[in-house]
This record gives sequence, C-alpha cells and structure tokens, in this order.
Amino acid sequence: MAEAIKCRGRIVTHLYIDVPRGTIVRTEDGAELSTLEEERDYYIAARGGAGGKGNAHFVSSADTTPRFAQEGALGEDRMLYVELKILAHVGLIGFPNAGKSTLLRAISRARPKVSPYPFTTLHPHIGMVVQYEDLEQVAVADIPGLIEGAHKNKGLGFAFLRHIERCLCLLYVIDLSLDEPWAQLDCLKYELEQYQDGLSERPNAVIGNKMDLPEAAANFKELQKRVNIPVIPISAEKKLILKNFLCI
Ligand SMILES: Nc1nc2c(ncn2[C@@H]2O[C@H](COP(=O)(O)OP(=O)(O)OP(=O)(O)O)[C@@H](O)[C@H]2O)c(=O)[nH]1
Ligand SMILES: [Mg+2]
Repeated sequence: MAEAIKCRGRIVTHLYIDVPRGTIVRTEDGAELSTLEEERDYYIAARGGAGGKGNAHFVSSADTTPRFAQEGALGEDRMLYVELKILAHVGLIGFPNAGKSTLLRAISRARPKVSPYPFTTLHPHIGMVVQYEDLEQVAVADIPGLIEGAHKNKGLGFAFLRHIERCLCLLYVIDLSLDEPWAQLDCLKYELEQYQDGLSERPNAVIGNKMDLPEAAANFKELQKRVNIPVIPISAEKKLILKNFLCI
C-alpha cells in the first residue's frame, strides 16, 4: 500500500524524504517521480523558499539597530505518496490452509492467526527470522492464500499477487495431506506467470508441509519425483524438518 505524506519545504531548507531502501515516490495521480534504491539516495520532496533579508541589511545612520527583518518566501507544499517496493526477502506462497501462517509462527516471533478454515490471513505478516553472525536478518512474509483464477482478481486476487511481486525469493508451501499436491504447485506457478512473466521463477524452493499426517509421506514422494528441485519435507505444526525424507 502506498502511504500519503504531506511535504512542506521550509524557508531556505528543503525537505528530504528519508525512507527505507526500495521506496517509490509518486505524485497524487500515481506518476513515478523517483525510486530510492541505495542507502544514501534521497529525494527533495519540497523546495524551500528564498530567504528574506536579515536585520543587518537595514542598518542606516538613522537606525543603527533595526528591529526589522524581512520574511522569506514560502516553500513548496506538496502531497506525495511513498510505496515500499520490497516487502520481504522471502514470501510464503500457497493455497489457503496450506500452513503458511503456522510456518511463520514456527520460525519467527511473528504471530499471524492460524485456523482450520481458508482465508484466515488477509494481510501480509512479516517475521524476522534468522540472525546471522553479521547480524543480517531475513524478513519472511506470510502472504494471504491464493486460489485458481487469482490473476483474474478472484479470491484476494491482485492484492495477493502484488505482495508477491515485492518479495526477492519465494517459498512455495504445499499441503501434502491433499491428493496430487503437484497440481497445487503447477497452479500457483501458473497464476504467478499470468500476473507477471517470470514471477514464478524468482529464486524459489518448495516446502512440503503437514508431513505429520499419514497420507503425506506417499504424496511427498510423488511430488518429489515430479519437481526438479528438492522438496523440503516439514511439519510446521510440530516444528519439524523430516531429514530422513530429504533428497539433497
Ligand atoms: N497436521 C498439521 N496441520 C497443520 C500443519 N501446518 C498447519 N496446519 C493446520 O492447517 C490449518 C491452516 O493453517 P494456517 O497456517 O492457518 O494456513 P494458511 O496457509 O496460513 O491459510 P490462509 O491464511 O487461509 O492462507 C490449521 O488448522 C493448522 O493447524 C502441519 O504441519 N500439520
Ligand atoms: Mg494464514
């Protein structure tokens, strides 16, 4: 979502927008003015007006200590919209009920709601996950569930797909308790591709969830045969990675 900010340049001083990396600055009608990509990028949101003449300028033999100073001109006054382009490093992509929120709860301190019915998550939740030695953190976004036809704006539709566009890599979360789980993966990728060419091929991995359920093991093996990258078998609910199934 773009956020509106009102900018007023003061006299002489300009007003700079100081925002996180990957922010787009837009006008009220949506035209892009600037993208702030790097750490020290800035955008002059509103220019300050010219300064007035100070007291010293009005010194004369008749008035050696003038108490008068000229006011400067007013600066620009603008309404701009700022939109954060990058939502997270990793986006959790899956059908409703696949266990995305359960997974985010298992790997971070984020607390998105979990329940046994679809469309529990309506807005993205971000969890900060691993803290590496260099203190770099990985932001993982739990994104609302996708359904077939999302690219035609079905279900949560475009809103959902727009969030995915803002993730650097994707984790496809597949519910292994359902028959033919590869159909979930094909459908998810198809919807992403229909929305934007190449989106489904962002750096990605496949997570097979709900491995604690009896029917999941057979489905996992079949899914693994059909995709050309390793599927990671987990139970988000039990906080387990089933290493004996891993084919890495
Ligand atoms: N048995 C089992 N159940 C799970 C597992 N992970 C999630 N669930 C259950 O699946 C249901 C849906 O989980 P959520 O995490 O809410 O699913 P979601 O993908 O976030 O769903 P939406 O928000 O609707 O997109 C809940 O009842 C969870 O308890 C798992 O590893 N094993
Ligand atoms: Mg959810």
